[in-house]
Amino acid sequence: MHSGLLARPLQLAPLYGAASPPAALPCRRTPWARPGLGVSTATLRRPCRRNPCGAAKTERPDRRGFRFAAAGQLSSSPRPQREKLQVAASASKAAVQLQNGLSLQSSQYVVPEDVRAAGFQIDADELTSIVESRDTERLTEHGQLDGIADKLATSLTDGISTREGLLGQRQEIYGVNKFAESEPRSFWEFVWDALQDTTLIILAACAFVSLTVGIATEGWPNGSHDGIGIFASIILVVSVTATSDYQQSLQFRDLDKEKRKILVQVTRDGFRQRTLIDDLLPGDVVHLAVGDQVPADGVFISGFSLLLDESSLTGESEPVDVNEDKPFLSSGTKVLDGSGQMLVTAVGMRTQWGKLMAALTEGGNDETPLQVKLSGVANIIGKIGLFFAVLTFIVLSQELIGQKYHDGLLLSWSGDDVLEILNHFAVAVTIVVVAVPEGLPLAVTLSLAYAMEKMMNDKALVRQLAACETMGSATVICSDKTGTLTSNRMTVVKACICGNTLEFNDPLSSLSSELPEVAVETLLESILTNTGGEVVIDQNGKQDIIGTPTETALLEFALSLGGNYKQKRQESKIVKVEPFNSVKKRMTVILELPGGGYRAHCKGAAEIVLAACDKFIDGSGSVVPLDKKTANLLNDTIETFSSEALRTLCLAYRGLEDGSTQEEIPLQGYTFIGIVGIKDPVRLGVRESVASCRSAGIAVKMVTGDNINTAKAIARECGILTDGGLAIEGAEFREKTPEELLELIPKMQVLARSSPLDKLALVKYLRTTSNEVVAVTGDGTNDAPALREADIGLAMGIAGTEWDVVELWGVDYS
Ligand SMILES: Nc1ncnc2c1ncn2[C@@H]1O[C@H](COP(=O)(O)OP(=O)(O)OP(=O)(O)O)[C@@H](O)[C@H]1O
Ligand SMILES: [Ca+2]
Repeated sequence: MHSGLLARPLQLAPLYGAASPPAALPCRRTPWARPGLGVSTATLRRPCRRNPCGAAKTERPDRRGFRFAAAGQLSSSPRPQREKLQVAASASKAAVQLQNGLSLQSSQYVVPEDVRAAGFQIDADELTSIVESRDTERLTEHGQLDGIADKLATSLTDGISTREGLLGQRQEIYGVNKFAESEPRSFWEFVWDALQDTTLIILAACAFVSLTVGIATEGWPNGSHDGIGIFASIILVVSVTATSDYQQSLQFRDLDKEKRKILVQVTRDGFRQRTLIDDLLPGDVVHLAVGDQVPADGVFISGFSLLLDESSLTGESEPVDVNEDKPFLSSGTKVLDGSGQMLVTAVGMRTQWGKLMAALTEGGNDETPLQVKLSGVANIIGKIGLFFAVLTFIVLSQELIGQKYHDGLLLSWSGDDVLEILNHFAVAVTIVVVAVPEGLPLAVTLSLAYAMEKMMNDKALVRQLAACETMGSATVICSDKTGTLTSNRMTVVKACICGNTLEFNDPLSSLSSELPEVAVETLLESILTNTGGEVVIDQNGKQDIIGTPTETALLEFALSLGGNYKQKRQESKIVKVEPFNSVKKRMTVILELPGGGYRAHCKGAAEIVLAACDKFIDGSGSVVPLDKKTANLLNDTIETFSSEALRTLCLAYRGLEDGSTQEEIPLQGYTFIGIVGIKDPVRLGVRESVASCRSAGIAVKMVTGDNINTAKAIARECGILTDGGLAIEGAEFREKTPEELLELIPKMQVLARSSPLDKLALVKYLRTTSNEVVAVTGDGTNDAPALREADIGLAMGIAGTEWDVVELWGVDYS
C-alpha cells in the first residue's frame, strides 16, 4: 500500500507575524496557475473540504496584479470562499425545491424512452432531484430503496453486473463520476497573465519614454540603448514567469490525474472489490468506513452509527446521522464515525458537489509567505525609488522652469526646452527602473519551483508552493506512528490464549491442536464476526482481505487457524455493531445466538478490554473467574508484548439477556479470550530521517493512540525517544495544568493512548504558547483536527482528501 504524504500549508502566523484582519487585496498574484486545483486552494484555507474526486474545474487565476502588497495586508481570508460555497449550496437547494414544487407529482413520473430501452426504470434527473431535495416522500413513491435498486437494475446485495456492454449502457444513461474538465490554458495566456503585472507596466511605460526621448535627443541607434535594455528585461521576466507557470500548470494536471486514482470499495457481480472512484456508476453498492469521503450521491442501504460531516456542503459543523429515516448521502461529505453501505444514485457533475464546483470559480490566492514578504519589501523599495525619482525630476527641472518663470516665458516652449524636460524625465525613469527590484519575487518563485521539482523527484507531490517554504521553517514535527514511522503492514506474531503464550513464525504453528477446542472456537467467532474488515473471494476465486491493516492482520490470523469466514458469517446473526473509533479504542458486536440469548464480542486496546473482564477461559477450556494473580499475569503479558513494539489487542466476550434494546453495549463482565500481538515493522530510513531532523534543530515527537509501551519501543527504535526524554499517556496529559505543561512539553517525546483531541491540544499548545512552527503527520481520520491546526499538515495515504500539498510514497522527512 502506498502511503501518500499530503501536506497542506497553512497558517503562518507564528512565522510571519500575527495574522492581521482579513483585508481584501485588489488583486493578488497567482504564482502558479493551477488547473484542476480549483477546490483545493479553498480547502487549504480550511473551510471547505475538498471532495474525494478532486473536482477538475479549472478557473482562471487572478490576474497578476500589482505585486507590492503592504505587509499588513497579507493575511488571506478563508471566509469569502466559504460563504460563496454556502450561498451556492443554498441557491442550488432552493432551485431544486422550486423545481419540485412546479413539476408534476412524481406519481405521474414517466420513464423516458431511452432509459426504458436501456433496461432502467428511472432517469438520472429524477434520481438526482430525489437525493438533492432529500425527498423521502418521492423515495417512497418509487418503492423505497428496493424500488430504486430495481429501477436501477441493481441488487442491494450483489451490486451491479459488469457483464459486457452493461456498464457502457449505464454510463450512457447516467454519466460518469468525473467533473467537467476545462480546456488547458495555452502558453500565451500565461504570457498575457504575466504581462498584467503593474510593475512591468510601469517599466514598459518607462521604456517607451526612454526610447522616445533617447531617439529624439541622441538619434538612432545611440539613443535607443536604454529603452531597448528595459524592454529586453521585461521580455526576460515575462518569459521566465510564463514558462514556469505554464510548466507548473502541466504538472498539476498530471498530478490531478494521479490524485483521482482513489480506490473505493464496491460490490459488483456479488464480489466486494476495489474500484477507481472515476468508475463508479449509479446502482453501485459502496462500502463506507470512518475517514472515507462519500464518493457520489446516494441512498443509505445499511450500516451502524454512520455519522457524516456535511460542513463542506452546508457549512453546518454539526455532524449528521445517516440511517433508514434519514437515508441521503451527498458526495463530498466525510464519514466521521461508523460504517455502512450506500446505493449510488448520482455521479459526477450531477451530484450536488459537482454542481457546486461548476457554479463556483475561485479567486486563486496563493502567494507564498516569503513571496508576500519580499513583495512587501519590494514595495517599499519601489516607493522610495519613486519618491527620489520625483525629487530628482523636480530638482533637475526647477532650474529651467525657474528661469522661464523669471523670463516670463512659462507658456512658450521651444523644442530644446521640451527635450531637456524629457531628458530629466528619462533620468527619473532610470531611477525607478533601477530601484524596482522586479526580480526579487521572481527569484523566490523560481527557487520554490526548483524545490518542488526536487521533491517531485523524491516521489513527493507538493501541491502548494507555500508548503515547501513552511516545511523549511518547521521547528517541531508531531508524527503519528502507524503508517508514518511504521510500514502499516501488520501481522499477528504473538498471542496469549488460555494462559499460553504462543509465537508464530512464518508457517503458523499447530496452535489449534494445542488449545482446547472451545477456546479456538470462541476466538475464531470473535475475530470473524467482530471485524470492520471482510474476507472476499475475487473474480479469480482468490481469497482477499479488505479492511484496515489491524483488521486485516486479525482476519489473516483467524484464517490461518482454520477459520472459515463465509460459513461463520452465515451462521451468526449480528444484531448490533459499535464500530471502532479512536476515542473508545475498541469495537463491539452483538450476536443473536441460535439457541436464544445474545453474545457481545469486544476487541480493542488491550489494557482497556482486559480491565472489563472478570472471567477467563482456562487451559482446559472452562470459563473460570479471573483472579488477581491471573489478571496480573495477563497484564504482564500485555506489557511484554508491547515492549516488543507489538500492537496489542485483547479479545473478550459476554452473554447478554437482550441484545437489541441496549443503547450502549456495557463494558464490564466480559470473559477474556486472548491477547494478540501485532507486528508493524518500522520503515527503512526512519531512524536516519529523525536524526537529520534533529541535527537540523527540529524536534520530533510521536503522538499515537497506541499503548504506551508499544509507543515507547517504536519511538526508541526510530530514535525519537532518547535518554532523558519523557513518554506519557493522553489521560495524564489531559490533567496537566498550564504551568506543568510548560515544564513537560519540551521534554515530552512520546504521547501515547492519545485521543484525537489530545493531539489537537498538543499542536495548539506548541503553536500558541511555545511559538513553534508545527508540522503534523497523520492519517487524516483520527488525526484530522490536529492536521487542521498545524502549520503544515502532512496526511498519509489518503490521496484526494483535503490535505494535498505533498504526497509522498515512502516518507522522508529530511
Ligand atoms: N480495528 C480495531 N478494532 C479494535 N481496536 C483497534 C482497532 N484498531 C486499533 N485498535 C486499538 O486502538 C488503538 C489505536 O487507536 P488509534 O486509532 O487512536 O491510534 P492511532 O492514533 O491511529 O495510532 P497510530 O499513531 O499508531 O496511527 C490500538 O492500539 C489498538 O489497541
Ligand atoms: Ca493514526
